[in-house]
Amino acid sequence: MTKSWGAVIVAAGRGSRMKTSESKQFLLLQDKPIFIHTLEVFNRIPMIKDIIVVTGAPDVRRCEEWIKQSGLHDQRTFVVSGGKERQDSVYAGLQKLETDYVLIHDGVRPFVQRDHIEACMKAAEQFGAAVLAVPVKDTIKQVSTDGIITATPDRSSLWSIQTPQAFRLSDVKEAHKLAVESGFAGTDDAMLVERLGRQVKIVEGSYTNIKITTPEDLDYAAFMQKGEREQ
Ligand SMILES: Nc1ccn([C@@H]2O[C@H](COP(=O)(O)OP(=O)(O)OP(=O)(O)O)[C@@H](O)[C@H]2O)c(=O)n1
Ligand SMILES: C[C@](O)(CO)[C@H](O)COP(=O)(O)O
Repeated sequence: MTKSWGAVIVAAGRGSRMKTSESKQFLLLQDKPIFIHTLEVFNRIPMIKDIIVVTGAPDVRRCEEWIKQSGLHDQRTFVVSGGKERQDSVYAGLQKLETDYVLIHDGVRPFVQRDHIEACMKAAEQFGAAVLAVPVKDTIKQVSTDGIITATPDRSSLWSIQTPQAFRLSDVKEAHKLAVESGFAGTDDAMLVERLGRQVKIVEGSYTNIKITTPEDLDYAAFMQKGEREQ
């Protein structure tokens, strides 16, 4: 039987590292807010039945308006309000879904590729959970608080983790509930599922799937967007 899929796109952050007055997910890239570019990629995948966009409570109306203007307004896209931390926003989005599986994605990763999302979906159906990632290219050091190197982990086993992250909905909801109950804060959703003792499969993605975080990422994003337009 075919499994049903939903997606949670989180776009409720403040973007403090971007240092702009507008929240970074709403900054324009080629006349469209960044989160709309992200949403467009997910919208091209018919297997995804429901898409939940999570944003700050004061931004719900304008997000709905942008979605309408972009022609993405259909029966499967809903906007809900998020929470203080990314984890709270994901949790809020998960409550709105009733599908078998879910993809969780950062609204500020607009360059994710459709084939990589689909590869994650396939791996999650096989392994229960899967995340997009790339092998680290730099040598990574562990450093003490006074700036002295304390260890050099073996690079061959290190991956830089991205989104989407795909899970059985029941597993990730259980993992988030447990995190809330135990006051655990993770930096991604896989961490919470790992705490349940479940295995999470790595799916190799692309270095271009950047999370737009700091001002230089915006220059790179504009460059990438121009390249896509000219293709
Ligand atoms: N309370 C929050 C915090 C973050 N996010 C979302 O999680 C994604 C990744 O987070 P990050 O890049 O850290 O975004 P911000 O928290 O906005 O950035 P900063 O840490 O620089 O303030 C973004 O799409 C962001 O909108 C969210 O939905 N709710
Ligand atoms: C989930 C994530 O995008 C995986 O790389 C990342 O951990 C989010 O981190 P941030 O603390 O919100 O920047």
